[in-house]
Amino acid sequence: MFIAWFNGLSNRSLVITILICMSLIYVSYTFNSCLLTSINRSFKRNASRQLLISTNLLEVVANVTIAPYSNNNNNSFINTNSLIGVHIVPLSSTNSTNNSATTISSSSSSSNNSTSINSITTISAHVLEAFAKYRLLRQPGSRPSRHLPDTLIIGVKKSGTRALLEFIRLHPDVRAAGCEVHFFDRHYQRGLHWYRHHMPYTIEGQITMEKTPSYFVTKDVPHRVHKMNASTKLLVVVRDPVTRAISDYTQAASKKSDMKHFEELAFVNGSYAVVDTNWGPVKIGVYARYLEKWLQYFPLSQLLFISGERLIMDPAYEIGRVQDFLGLKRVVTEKHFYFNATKGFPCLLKSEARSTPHCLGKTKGRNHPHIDIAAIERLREFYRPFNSRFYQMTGINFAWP
Ligand SMILES: Nc1ncnc2c1ncn2[C@@H]1O[C@H](COP(=O)(O)OS(=O)(=O)O)[C@@H](OP(=O)(O)O)[C@H]1O
Repeated sequence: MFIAWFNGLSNRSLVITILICMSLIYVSYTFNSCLLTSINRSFKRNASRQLLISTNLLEVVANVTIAPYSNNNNNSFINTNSLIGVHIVPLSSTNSTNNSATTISSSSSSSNNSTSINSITTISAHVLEAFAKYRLLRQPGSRPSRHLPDTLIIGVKKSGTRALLEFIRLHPDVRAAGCEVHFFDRHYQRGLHWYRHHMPYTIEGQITMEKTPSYFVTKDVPHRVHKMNASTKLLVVVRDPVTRAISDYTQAASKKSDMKHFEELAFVNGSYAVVDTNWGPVKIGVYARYLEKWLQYFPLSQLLFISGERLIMDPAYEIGRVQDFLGLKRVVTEKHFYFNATKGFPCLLKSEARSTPHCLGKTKGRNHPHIDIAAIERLREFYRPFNSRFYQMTGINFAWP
């Protein structure tokens, strides 16, 4: 019986001991796992906080560029409090932070109300570019705005004015109105405010340009341009007046199917004896006559004459002269051009609008109709004295036949 009692007692103790042990194990496990979870959470929180700070920093730097580097405490730390309320303005659609270019290391000691970053933050080249752009745009006077032109391509019609404009606007410091505005000859009554509205946006240091070839031959234009700005620089492309007249005629004929022949229009009474100086394509070629009017308002030094022939043969040379005249660095060079044998004209490797090689449109470089050689000779004879006068006035011998 004693043995039986003893057996029963030891069994009970054993059970109790086991139960106590199990309880202890359970309590210890629970405690440890809580401890582990807590440590883990705390670790994670710290890590994500760190990450959050770096991300915010990048976003703010990328978008606002206030450059919140605070050296107030002679420590290199970033005070995120100073960023609260900053309006984030996106500068660019892509905010990629790849292509790391520069590393900003901000190690540091922290201080009150400031978050110290003990990490290395990497900023991309793109972000730095946005920085520079923003700073530029924020500089007083550097906000893009429209200005009246400083330079005009005033003519001459059908001499290569479009080519000149397209070539010179490759320069980053030149901005031009895309189409002919015709302010001084057709829309003058609308006022300068209207004119300025047709100009492109520019920033400080950029030249505003416009080309309307009819300005050269319109009576009131020299006076009006002078009234707007007596320092306006004037570019004049000129071409052998005979080929210019044929080009002018070709353009008109392309719009009118029943146009008379060139020879019928250029001469009076069907013979080549009398040149019809009232016919527009002939009249415009008497350059000396129109130049006289311009020189009543502007000194010769404010005009630059560009050879339409050389603009085709050697565009880089003529564009070099134009850049010098406008006080621009020679940025547009022969590297920008190639000769397109099919078109028979120089074309652009790339431009502001397109990054692939391209030529001027179909209306530039048209095939001219055959003109009787006797008519051409007679016109050459007619222009010769006027050309000589023009060479004298400009001091340039254009060597037209
Ligand atoms: N690179 C290049 N490509 C094409 N055409 C060129 C070029 N350079 C000068 N030219 C000559 O420009 C002539 C047209 O002159 P404009 O642009 O002044 O014409 S317009 O007055 O604006 O209508 C145009 O006249 P046509 O040949 O009669 O069409 C061309 O001879």
